[in-house]
Amino acid sequence: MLALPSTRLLLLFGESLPSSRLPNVSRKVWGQTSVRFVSQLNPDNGPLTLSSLGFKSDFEKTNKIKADKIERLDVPSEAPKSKVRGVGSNGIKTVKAVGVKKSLEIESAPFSAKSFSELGLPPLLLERLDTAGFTVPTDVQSAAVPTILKGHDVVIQSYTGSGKTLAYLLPILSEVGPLKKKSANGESEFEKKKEIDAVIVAPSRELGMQIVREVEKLLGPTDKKVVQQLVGGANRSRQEEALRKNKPAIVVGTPGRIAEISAAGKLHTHSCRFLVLDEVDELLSFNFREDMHRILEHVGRRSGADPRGSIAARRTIMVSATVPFSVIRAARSWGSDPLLVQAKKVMPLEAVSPSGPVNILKPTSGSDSSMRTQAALQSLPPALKHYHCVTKLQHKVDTLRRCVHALDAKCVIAFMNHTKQLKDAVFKLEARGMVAAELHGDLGKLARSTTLKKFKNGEVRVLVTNELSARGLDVAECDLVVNLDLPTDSIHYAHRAGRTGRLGRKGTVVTICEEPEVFVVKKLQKQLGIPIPACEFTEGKLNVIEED
Ligand SMILES: Nc1ncnc2c1ncn2[C@@H]1O[C@H](COP(=O)(O)OP(=O)(O)OP(=O)(O)O)[C@@H](O)[C@H]1O
Repeated sequence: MLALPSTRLLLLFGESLPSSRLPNVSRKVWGQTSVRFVSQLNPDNGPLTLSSLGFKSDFEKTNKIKADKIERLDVPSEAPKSKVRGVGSNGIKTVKAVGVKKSLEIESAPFSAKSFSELGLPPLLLERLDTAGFTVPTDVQSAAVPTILKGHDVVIQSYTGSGKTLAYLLPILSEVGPLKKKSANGESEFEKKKEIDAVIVAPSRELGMQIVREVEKLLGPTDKKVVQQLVGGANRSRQEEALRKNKPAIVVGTPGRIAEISAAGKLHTHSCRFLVLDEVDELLSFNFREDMHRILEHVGRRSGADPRGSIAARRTIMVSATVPFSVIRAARSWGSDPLLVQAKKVMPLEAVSPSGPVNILKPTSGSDSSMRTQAALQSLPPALKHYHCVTKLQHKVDTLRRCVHALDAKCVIAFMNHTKQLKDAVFKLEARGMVAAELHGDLGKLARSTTLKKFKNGEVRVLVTNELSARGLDVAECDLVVNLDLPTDSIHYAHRAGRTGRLGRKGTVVTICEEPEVFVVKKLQKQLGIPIPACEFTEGKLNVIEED
């Protein structure tokens, strides 16, 4: 536990400006900034630091190395395809043509700690991380892992593609399953038991399966059965049979299926030690209300609730790129003194007010919509480029095709709002010789996973989908996101946009809209604090239109 009362402390690691708002040049400066601790509410008390949490902070020591690294990573390995200045053929003043590189290099890696070994992880887990190719923790992992290992309930917020999944999986695998820390007598005492130790809830099957694969990657082939998927759409009796036979320590699933199996008495979670709610703001939505209620009541023992014999309280971990105040409020009631963990900042939830849930620099009026706007800030990767292109409704798909060619994009996700139009768009693209596929909830589980596999393999160039794919979907190669229909709000824009530019890679987001919809783009621009300039696709290039 903390030596100091957590509610009175605020810690800032390095620059407090949200990284997603920083242009390239500033990020370099940010990389070189020395560590800054700010005790906002009570300067007499020491700050909440990694060392106060019981871990050594090597941030200052590694600053030089880190700055060098960021410096190196910021240099593009290839010159931009073309740069044009002047007046376009139609009289519109164009300032720039943008090309996307074929191979996506990591342009601005969000790493801060030098190695995973600084985070207090067990040796076996460190080995597996190395084998899986994970060598340096991201900022949010550096902040979250020690905090969770110290026993805190947390809300983890950082931008899309910044590695939040490992940020919670690593502390879980440190304490649960075959990779966990050895006991005092040096024995690793993993034994199969009936009770589940960790429950991870995600709002979609695709995201659930993706998390399972991430856990399996670390467990390795021999221990794969330590994790069990409980996603909807899959055969329930087979899942129950696997639970009985394999006695997994970790289950990952969708709310409906977990609640169903739990209600049937086939999921033993009374002594569960970790409850993770991935995409927590989505899980709080009305659709999941009943299932989430069951899960929160039946998984482990809530800290602060009446003790049930000798059962230790569960740790509740809530995760999303967008954290509206409703999540903060819920987290306060579900956890005990939960902390808000961001890439370079750990602060008590008590210090978060409705007027500034995740961005202490920009207070808002506190209305519901402004809180949602606040939640969308800091959710976008810094390297993303955003544009909008005005066209007629009947030309949208053709504009998409020209956009893909202009940017030479290889792996494109196009978002639409209605299934019928989505199918039509796929048909039109295919008719024009572009390999496209549809992905939406009306498809069966097998069709969905086959399509996704083909998209990840590069067999499909354009995936036309709906909100189903907006959250969590991780396809590193995705270099372009296109909104063929407008997202409902800035939070939806942020999650859609976050399918590209994963882990510091380059990515472009183009919103194709009709003239009367431009005011919505302007609003998004304002709410997200990012420029979304107008562009057009002429002569095989993306040309930015200068505003008067
Ligand atoms: N330390 C690391 N080193 C290299 N790759 C990493 C590291 N941590 C995570 N990754 C990879 O980065 C990608 C993005 O991670 P992840 O899906 O966890 O992001 P996220 O923050 O949860 O995104 P979203 O908000 O969109 O769900 C994944 O492919 C993951 O395997």
